[in-house]
Amino acid sequence: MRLTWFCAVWCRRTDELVDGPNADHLSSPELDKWEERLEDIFNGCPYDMLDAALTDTVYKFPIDIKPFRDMIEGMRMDKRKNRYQNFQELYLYCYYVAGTVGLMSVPVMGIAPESSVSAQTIYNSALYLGIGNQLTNILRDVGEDAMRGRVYLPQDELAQFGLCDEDVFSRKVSDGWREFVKVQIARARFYFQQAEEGASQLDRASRWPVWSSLLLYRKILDAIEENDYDNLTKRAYVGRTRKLLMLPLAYSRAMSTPNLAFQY
Ligand SMILES: CC(C)=CCC/C(C)=C/CC/C(C)=C/CC/C(C)=C/COP(=O)(O)OP(=O)(O)O
Repeated sequence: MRLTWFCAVWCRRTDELVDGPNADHLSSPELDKWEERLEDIFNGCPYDMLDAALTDTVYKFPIDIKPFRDMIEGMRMDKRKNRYQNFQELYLYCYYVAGTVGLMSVPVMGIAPESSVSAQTIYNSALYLGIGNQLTNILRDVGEDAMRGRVYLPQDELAQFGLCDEDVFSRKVSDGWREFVKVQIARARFYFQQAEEGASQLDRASRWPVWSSLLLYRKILDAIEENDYDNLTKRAYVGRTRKLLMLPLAYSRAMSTPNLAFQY
């Protein structure tokens, strides 16, 4: 059943809604229709098989509709906005399109019976993993997004480093750009760090994929560093071997008992 839920959420996100978190190809009426279907799903009236999988999951797990509504709101935001004045605005976007995925996941993944921290802490960690993932995605895709006229970076922070949109569009990796990217990487790492606490409190069966995603997304940040902060002309890439090598480490973190997990 966990699988069907993930099919519902992930297939939607990756195949129908987005190829990367943007809503370029969706019209506002389509998003409104999506929202109607979402309400129907939660009211037990699915429209198709995929909706039915989610209806079934909503019936079996204590899932709140709010993060689903908020995700659609993120798609609306992406349609009307392609600049973010400051991190507060960008954070809101990241919450809508990725933090929500974390919040949707916790009720299905489950919290370990032996967990000693509050549910609030675990939900916050899930939210932060989504934020960290999205910030990393943004940093990886700066060049591609610029080609679509989009800059998912805080404008005020660009300015602090003497940068503006033109620097992004001209794809010139200056020292100022490198310093700017270093700060953005540090911020993404901060959110991953915050996510660790909750990842170790999830139900044992759910921890490995979560730790894998935590470690894997961090490797994308490492890859940006290895490219000497050139995320304008190069796409940071983590090869299959590196991914596979990381799995045992993720497994060992996942299997350590919650309270011991903080000693890593
Ligand atoms: C840590 C705890 C307590 C729970 C885990 C909660 C979870 C599962 C959080 C993960 C949230 C998540 C995976 C958000 C999606 C973020 C994201 C940037 C997805 C990328 O989507 P695409 O843009 O389609 O990916 P690619 O561009 O890499 O193909």
